Amino acid sequence: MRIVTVDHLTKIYGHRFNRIGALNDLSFHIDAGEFVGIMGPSGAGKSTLLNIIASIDTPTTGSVWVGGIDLTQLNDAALAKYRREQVGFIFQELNLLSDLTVASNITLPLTFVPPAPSDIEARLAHVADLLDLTGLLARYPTELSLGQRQRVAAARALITQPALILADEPTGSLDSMAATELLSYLTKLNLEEDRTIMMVTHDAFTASFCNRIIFIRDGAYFAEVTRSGSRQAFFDQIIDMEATINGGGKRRETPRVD
Ligand SMILES: Nc1ncnc2c1ncn2[C@@H]1O[C@H](COP(=O)(O)OP(=O)(O)OP(=O)(O)O)[C@@H](O)[C@H]1O
Repeated sequence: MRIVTVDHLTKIYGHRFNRIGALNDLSFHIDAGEFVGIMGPSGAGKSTLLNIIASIDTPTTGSVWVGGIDLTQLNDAALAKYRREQVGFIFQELNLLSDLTVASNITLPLTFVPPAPSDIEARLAHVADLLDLTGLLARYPTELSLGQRQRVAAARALITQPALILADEPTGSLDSMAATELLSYLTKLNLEEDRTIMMVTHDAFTASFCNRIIFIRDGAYFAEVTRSGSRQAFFDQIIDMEATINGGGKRRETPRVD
């Protein structure tokens, strides 16, 4: 089942004499259950794309369908409902509220969904268990490590049981151990909870946890690679494609992913 369709998407910022083309006739789709990475050089349009799918930004032309809904046709109220119920966001800016406990931070999105679901406690227990946060629920964000805070942000993104999770550089500020841990949890969400994940990343190691990578350059579709064997082999494919997209030659040596 198709969950995201990006159809001839174009985004131009600025005015007549200062036009910046961020997306240029970009089309692709994502099926339910995929874990897709979006990669490309700096300025390629990755964040613009994610922001449009998140409905934080709007395209100049083209359309985005999520779960059978054309976002470009929704009014403000419908878009707000879409953001609350259909998508979960894991962005680098965590936006955890320091005055609330971990438990309250995680369940906060449910207070915006009237009527509040009757199974809040069960949902909380489930996502806390999934992300290994059960022992931390009574703490406050300042009492956690960055990796733990990032997992709280992931739990908050999941509590509304969204069909689609959007992640923008979710491991960007983490050290490699915490990054690997978070990526393992995202993989678990994808495989065991059947969540569709779309993740923007610069980092080939992070991307190697996905099952498909779409590369964009200058706002347009460039190529994609799909995982078929080991994560190491997929990582090698990603590094090769990065070399190609950056116009360079082949890599000289293969770093290990583990
Ligand atoms: N609000 C804006 N106003 C004008 N130009 C913008 C705006 N947002 C992004 N751009 C431009 O659009 C292009 C795409 O930006 P975007 O942030 O989507 O790229 P990116 O691939 O996410 O880059 P990076 O990897 O460096 O984060 C860039 O040239 C950028 O300068």
